[in-house]
Amino acid sequence: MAYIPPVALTIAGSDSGGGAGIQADLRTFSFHAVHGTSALTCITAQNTQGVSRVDALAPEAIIAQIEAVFTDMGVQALKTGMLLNQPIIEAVTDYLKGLVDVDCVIDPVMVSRTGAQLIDDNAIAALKKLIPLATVLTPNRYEAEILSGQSIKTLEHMKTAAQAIHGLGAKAVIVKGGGFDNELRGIDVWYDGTTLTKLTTSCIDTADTHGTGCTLSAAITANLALGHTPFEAAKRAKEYVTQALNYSLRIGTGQGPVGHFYPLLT
Ligand SMILES: Nc1ncnc2c1ncn2[C@@H]1O[C@H](COP(=O)(O)OP(=O)(O)O)[C@@H](O)[C@H]1O
Ligand SMILES: Cc1ncc(COP(=O)(O)OP(=O)(O)O)c(N)n1
Repeated sequence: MAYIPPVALTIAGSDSGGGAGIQADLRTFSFHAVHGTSALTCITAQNTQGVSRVDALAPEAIIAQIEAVFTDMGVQALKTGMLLNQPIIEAVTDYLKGLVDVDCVIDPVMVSRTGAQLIDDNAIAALKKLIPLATVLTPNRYEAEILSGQSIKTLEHMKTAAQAIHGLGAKAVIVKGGGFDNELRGIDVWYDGTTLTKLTTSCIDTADTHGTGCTLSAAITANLALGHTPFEAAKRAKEYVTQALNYSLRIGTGQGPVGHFYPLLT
């Protein structure tokens, strides 16, 4: 019997170490039984310790990949990850503006947990023009500081930052708390213009957190493709990343990746 699966697209970079980027996104889509498609933006030489080199693809090559997917398949939801530079961000923004009925999760990837800068300095202004297309925008603590122009040290700061960033035009914003080293680690703040609330799961005591941000945004995308509302998709994604962190993988000498297929890891 022919099965028609939901389809999701990730527009993101490659992580040679397999923990973040397009590799994490496609594993997350697969876990949710969503067919994963991809448009590669750049190639990072990366492992659990950091990023040693980045090579960008030409904007035309990226748009060709997106177009190949959209002209042939019905895509219910997409996410953007590492977009790297201004020409890539502008080309992707122009393409996404023309889409109808596709939920867009924008992960404004700028800095990795290992401290690697993942976007050119002059690309941040361009990224702000992509934000109004977001069904859900998922900045981490440091990205939220850049986008809101305020320092974030407390839960109250996370809330005011989420409200300020919502003003940039996203339908909903999640300020993620994984970058804290206190009880806020693992608490996220959701704001959609009406509801301001915490997304709380248990805090997992592990250093192997590589790829959590990519995994969360990909899981939101998969759940949107499955037909859930943005808030329900965010809650389910938060549960998923927490389980994957619970079974994170001790690989490499730095921060290992999360266990995307945790039910198999017993
Ligand atoms: N130690 C942890 N325990 C529970 N949840 C965590 C932990 N670290 C990160 N998370 C969750 O992982 C997701 C990604 O957040 P974060 O790590 O801040 O993003 P990024 O990888 O983009 O820096 C968020 O839902 C966050 O709450
Ligand atoms: C290719 C690539 N894309 C995105 C990231 C950032 O990943 P993230 O999930 O935010 O996790 P950390 O890198 O902070 O662990 C990346 N590193 N590489």
